[in-house]
Amino acid sequence: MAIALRRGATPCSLPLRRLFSSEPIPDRKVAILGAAGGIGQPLSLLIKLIPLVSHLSLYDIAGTPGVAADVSHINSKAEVTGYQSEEQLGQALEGSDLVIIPAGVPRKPGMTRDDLFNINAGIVKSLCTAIAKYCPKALVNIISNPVNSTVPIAAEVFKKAGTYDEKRLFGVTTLDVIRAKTFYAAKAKLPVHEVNVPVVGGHAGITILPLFSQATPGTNSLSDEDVKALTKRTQDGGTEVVEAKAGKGSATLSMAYAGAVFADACLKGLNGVSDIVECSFVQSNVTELPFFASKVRLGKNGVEEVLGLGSLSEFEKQGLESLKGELKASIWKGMKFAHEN
Ligand SMILES: NC(=O)c1ccc[n+]([C@@H]2O[C@H](COP(=O)([O-])OP(=O)(O)OC[C@H]3O[C@@H](n4cnc5c(N)ncnc54)[C@H](O)[C@@H]3O)[C@@H](O)[C@H]2O)c1
Ligand SMILES: O=C(O)C[C@H](O)C(=O)O
Repeated sequence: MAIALRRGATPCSLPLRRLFSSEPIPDRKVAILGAAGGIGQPLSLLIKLIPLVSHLSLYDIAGTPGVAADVSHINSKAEVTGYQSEEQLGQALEGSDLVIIPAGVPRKPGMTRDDLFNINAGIVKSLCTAIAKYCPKALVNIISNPVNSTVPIAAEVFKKAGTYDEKRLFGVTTLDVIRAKTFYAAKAKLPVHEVNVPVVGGHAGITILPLFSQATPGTNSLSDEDVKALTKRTQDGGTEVVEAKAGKGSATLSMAYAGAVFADACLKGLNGVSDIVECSFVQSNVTELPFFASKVRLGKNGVEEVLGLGSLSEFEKQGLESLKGELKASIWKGMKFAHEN
């Protein structure tokens, strides 16, 4: 069984290509930490459907056995194992090629992502400490908010443990790209599956900077006001869902889809498929900030190349300057936490 995650990038395209190559498809273990949560459950389902995954390891502090039993009945390739207690975390992680972290509390109406810092910073720190011990070579995809701080926390934890490799650590910003594509396609009346929009910066409010001037296919049908409105809607997309859920959490289904798209891209890169490019929040020299989201070429070691910003409109140049202060503060807050705790 195959799931089409994106046009032109169906997971079944790789096995077909491999049919004509002498190289076998490698076994890949993917671990999901926070697997029984609002994101974790649909993400576990979608990752189970990716034919590149041979072992799906599900970990949560509560509710894992039910999710693991349920997902394991799906007749796709990946073997499923579930782990619940902290003593089993090592087993959950050992041998993982890719670890995805959606563990942590979500927002309620009126909260910012930074309001989650006090709880989620400690969760990410302890999970990354275990990753450094049990699967230091794994690619790590961080979903837990505030991503602008949790990724720097992870980097500092790995540095302290002596396992840091900047090529292997990713903040998942794919949902911003997915939203930008959806909103742009609707406004410009373009087929959504043909649309691409890079989103750079970070993953909170004005730090999310969609580059509609680089959207493909291009269009002449959008006014400056339209672009401003599309930018604002993309930046506020998470809040739109939080408010619609009215106290029952934040985006889970669209996030699970985004997480699966990004995980699939990481696995393809690991397997040596060429020209896999996604936006992600990574260690970066693109600006003066130590972490920044931009297009990244994925390869056998994770990040193969962090791509530059390309040419920006005046509006985007202003957006870039405006986001730097907040993004810098969030990055430093994460680093400071990791040093002091
Ligand atoms: N990066 C993004 O674009 C994006 C999008 C949506 C949500 N998020 C973030 O993802 C996180 C999770 O959201 P959700 O809606 O799934 O929340 P949720 O509360 O439904 O699920 C979180 C899960 O994490 C588990 N958990 C808590 N501490 C843990 C630990 N130490 N080890 C393992 N598991 C642990 C909980 O038991 C729970 O099952 C939130 O921080 C949210 O803000 C990020
Ligand atoms: O908005 C949130 O709190 C969750 C997530 O970051 C999102 O963008 O949907």
